[in-house]
Amino acid sequence: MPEYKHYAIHVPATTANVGPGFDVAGIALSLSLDLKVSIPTAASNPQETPPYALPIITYSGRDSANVPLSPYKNLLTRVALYVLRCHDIPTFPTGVIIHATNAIPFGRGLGSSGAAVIAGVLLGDLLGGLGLTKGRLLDFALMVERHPDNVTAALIGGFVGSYLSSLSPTDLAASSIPLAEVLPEYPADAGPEWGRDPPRPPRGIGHYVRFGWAEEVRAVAVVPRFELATAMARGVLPDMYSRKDLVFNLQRLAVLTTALARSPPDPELIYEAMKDRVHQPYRMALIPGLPEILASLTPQSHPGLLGICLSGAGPTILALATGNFDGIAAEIKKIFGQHGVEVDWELLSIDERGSWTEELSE
Ligand SMILES: Nc1ncnc2c1ncn2[C@@H]1O[C@H](COP(=O)(O)OP(=O)(O)O)[C@@H](O)[C@H]1O
Ligand SMILES: N[C@@H](CCOP(=O)(O)O)C(=O)O
Repeated sequence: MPEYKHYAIHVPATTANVGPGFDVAGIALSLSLDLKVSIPTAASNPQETPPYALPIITYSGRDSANVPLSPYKNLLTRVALYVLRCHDIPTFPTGVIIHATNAIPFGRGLGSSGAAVIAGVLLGDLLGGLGLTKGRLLDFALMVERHPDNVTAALIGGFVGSYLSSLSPTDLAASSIPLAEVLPEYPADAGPEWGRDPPRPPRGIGHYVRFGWAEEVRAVAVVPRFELATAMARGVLPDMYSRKDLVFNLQRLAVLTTALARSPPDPELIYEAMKDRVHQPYRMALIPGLPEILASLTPQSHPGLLGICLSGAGPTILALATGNFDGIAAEIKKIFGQHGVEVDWELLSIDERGSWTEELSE
């Protein structure tokens, strides 16, 4: 009978963009994806001992019914295997047991895939005993999820701004390798030799800074009961923008990053600074009720409201507020209802801690 060492990996949900900060700004929120990982001790079940056993994966919590549980199909373990193979470790240690408890709704704009990617990178780091730095963990995450806003905020915690480096032509080519080569679709009978030599991430792909946050600011997340895949919501965006629209967003983002740190926060300033012309206008057609919601809730109509935007690629609406949370959520729910969209809502706080791994005593 193997003896195990037990670990936990905690990763928060995130809201990306925060209005004008498309692919730049993200906030870690108080909903999480938590893994319990049990690894047989080398003494009780050395890796060499046959038969080799693939990880066993189970899930509980939100949206977990249809997650693939094969380690070659599941996003967490595929990312972990990518990290292991980049360190010349061809496969998972034998006999690992992983239980995921998920509170982050899938495909709603609250960073479930970003959280899964970070959890997978931390899982690879744990299983390989790699001791990767935060910067290197981020490199691996960015090879999988190419926009930095969700994964950086999930890893670091708090309100974060990030950019991708101007890489050398060689590194740029390495970091632009199609996702299918980074995370291949493993055949059902994939052995340790299959896909052994994946493309390694260049170093220093992503850089970030944490902004301040006024502690009285909370997040009302109104979550429609339908999924919108981020890939689809990115597909409707144009390749080119006018200088006017670009300047509109840059001006607002510059103000927003400091305005959200000031206590007491200034609702007039923040409300205008959370407007966007880069992604929200193009996503209106995918989210019934979005134009009315963005236009009709203001700090005057709903005292306590600071600003309102699409959370990530949507369809969740994010309202930052210091009070009147029920009133704000009720109004958004009412407008969604007029468009036949059912919703749930949650009052969330900023998660300052980000992601971490701990050893459990039992
Ligand atoms: N904990 C998880 N485990 C496995 N796969 C996950 C997990 N979380 C998210 N995913 C995958 O990511 C998809 C959602 O990604 P995406 O469309 O980017 O939406 P989101 O806005 O929630 O990140 C899910 O449908 C699922 O395939
Ligand atoms: N900047 C991205 C953010 C996507 O966030 P998600 O939580 O919807 O995955 C975008 O707007 O496409």
